[in-house]
Amino acid sequence: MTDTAPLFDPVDPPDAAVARQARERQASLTKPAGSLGRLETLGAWVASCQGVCPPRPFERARVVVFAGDHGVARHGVSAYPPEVTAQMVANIRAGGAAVNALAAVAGATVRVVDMAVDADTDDAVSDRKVRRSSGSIDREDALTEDEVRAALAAGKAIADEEIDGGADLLIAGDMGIGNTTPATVLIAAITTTEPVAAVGRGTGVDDAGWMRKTAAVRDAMRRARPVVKDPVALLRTSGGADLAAMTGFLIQAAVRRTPVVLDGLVVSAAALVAHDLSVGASAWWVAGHRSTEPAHSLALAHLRLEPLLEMSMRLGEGSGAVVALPILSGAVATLAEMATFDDAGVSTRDA
Ligand SMILES: Cc1cc2ncn([C@H]3O[C@H](COP(=O)(O)O)[C@@H](O)[C@H]3O)c2cc1C
Ligand SMILES: O=C(O)c1cccnc1
Repeated sequence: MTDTAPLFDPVDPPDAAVARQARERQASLTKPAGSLGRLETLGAWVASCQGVCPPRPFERARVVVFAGDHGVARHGVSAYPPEVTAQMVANIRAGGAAVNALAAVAGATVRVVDMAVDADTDDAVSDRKVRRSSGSIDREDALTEDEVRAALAAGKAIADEEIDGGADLLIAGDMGIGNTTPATVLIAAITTTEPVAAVGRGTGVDDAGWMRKTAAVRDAMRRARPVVKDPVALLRTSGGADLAAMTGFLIQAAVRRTPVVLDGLVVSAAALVAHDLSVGASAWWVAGHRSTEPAHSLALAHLRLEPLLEMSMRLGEGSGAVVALPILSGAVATLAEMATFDDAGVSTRDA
């Protein structure tokens, strides 16, 4: 096994006593018991993450889009050419992507971190530059072990920066042409699933593209199988700098007691690896939505997470998580702001 002990501190669970307090408070609010359904569980979860009941409204929900280039994208596994990654990074920075429009509605702000280049803006930290493009995982390793460690550390540092900057809810997003291929490999390898049952259409590959992609996933899984129990080695053979950075980001959010809304296939692949690397981290995550990608459902089942939404989305960028964010804000608002039966002078139920 690769030694990862020094990289991340241990994760504590959300505060169970506060969760209990939240459930008691739910029972005192002016509504039939249990009538807000999952909003009640979600509100209690946020309170237990914040360690306070009533919970506070989110003041700085932050989306960090991790961008990276994937060598396998040169081999016909995507419907779009690899240069779209850098073009979309510029588009997200300019505010023109789906995630920008959706984040504005949800009251979140968006940062994009390109793992492949020295960023030209406020993320211009040269140690974030891990690698221009990952290796083509069907025939070579995605990264070296040092690059995996550098990317994990970069994701960790980005989570720290965001939380130190006041972020009280984090969302990871992805941008990288070809990235549904490594994401599918990671999930299928960890859940021991046949490629045909895991591979989806990504950006919309045609039947011939799906067959090329499935063959690439099969070949990559053959290379991944011997290291499936070793998360760092698995990111080396089958990941990418963006996926490894997301993994570090998701773990560090949990270490820093900050709730996370997971997005679709790509972020959930990183979450599966993070789950193997850090005991208890998944208690700090909620699943925003179920993407149409079959491997996403495999990942959610493995993590035992029930998504908040099914909108037939298959975009990435953090978009599905951002669409789910107002549900979480609603869970907080009802728990924090509703009157109690006593305060409002409303009669409680008959015995
Ligand atoms: C214009 C455009 C915007 C996107 N935003 C997210 N993705 C998503 O699609 C890509 C993954 O699918 P595949 O593995 O099939 O390439 C990633 O870039 C992902 O972020 C996009 C893709 C495109 C083309
Ligand atoms: O579910 C996702 O994250 C996804 C699906 C298709 C393309 N990119 C991302």
